[in-house]
Amino acid sequence: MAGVVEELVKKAGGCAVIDGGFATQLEALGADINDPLWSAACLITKPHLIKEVHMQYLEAGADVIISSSYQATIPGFLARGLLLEEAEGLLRTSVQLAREARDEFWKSTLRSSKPVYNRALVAASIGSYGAYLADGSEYSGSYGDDVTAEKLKDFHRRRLQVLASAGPDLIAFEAIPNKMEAQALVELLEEEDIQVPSWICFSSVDGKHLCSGESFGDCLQILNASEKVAIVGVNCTPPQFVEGIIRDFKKQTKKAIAVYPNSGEVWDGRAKRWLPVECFGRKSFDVMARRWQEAGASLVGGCCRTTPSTIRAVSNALKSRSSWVRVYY
Ligand code: MET
Ligand SMILES: [Zn+2]
Repeated sequence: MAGVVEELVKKAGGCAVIDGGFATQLEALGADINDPLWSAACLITKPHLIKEVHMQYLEAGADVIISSSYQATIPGFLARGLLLEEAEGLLRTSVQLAREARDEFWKSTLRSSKPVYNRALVAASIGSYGAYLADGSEYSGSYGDDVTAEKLKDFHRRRLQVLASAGPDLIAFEAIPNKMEAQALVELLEEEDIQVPSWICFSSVDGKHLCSGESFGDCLQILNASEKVAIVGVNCTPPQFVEGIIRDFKKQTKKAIAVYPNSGEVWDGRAKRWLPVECFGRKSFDVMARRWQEAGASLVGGCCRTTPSTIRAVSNALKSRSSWVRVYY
């Protein structure tokens, strides 16, 4: 594990807390994210809301906050009519907003008499090629025959360079749906000699494979071979699969494991609405978080449809067993 992560996990009592659904909370604060750029549209229109969401997750106990760049891409911004310099500037802004929130929050907690927080880390988010396409391939992993690893590297290259140079503590590749993209990212990290430690998290719809149907084991072998990858895991995956996935990963990697599942609700693309959780209530996220830690996760948080209250519950569940004071509201 990279030094900075190891230190944070230790300080957090064995399991650090990642924030929750970013786009979800942005929408809850009134942002319109029905946009090809999704939550990244707010980098143009409502940057103050982005900072507010980061603050809310920090207050809830997040030890790692993830920037608003998941669906922020240079071609996406250019298609919106922005210039290249403006597009790159917005990518840097996404990291800057998270750093500002972290620094301001940390300063304010230092002033309080009972320090109950860690100084959080900022992870620069990078979504998959499928997230940019916004055509459903984000959750199928099917990019078609004309997409090669080289094409994926070229798609990711400049954004990775710009985000890495903006001063994040980590790079977070999120919801990677297939093996070719995992391979492309590992090669790109080496080619560009990125010094910021990375995590690569996959998405899964069945708990046994990536969204593409490929095996976790084959992908983990690729990630295991790279020193640039500090953390591996899954995100935006139904929570009921996570414990099994951690146990499976544990057998196949020595890297730290991060899990930040969605709420278990399912997005109905045609009806454009979330279908309710079938087999468990949202309340149990904190109970599950303990089991995920016991199964071997070093970082636990939430993805789509989880909120600051989910993360507060997770933080209290994980930290109450160490010497932590609970965060009350
Ligand atoms: C589709 S997964 C989205 C991940 C992103 N960090 C978010 O929470 O909005
Ligand atoms: Zn998600």
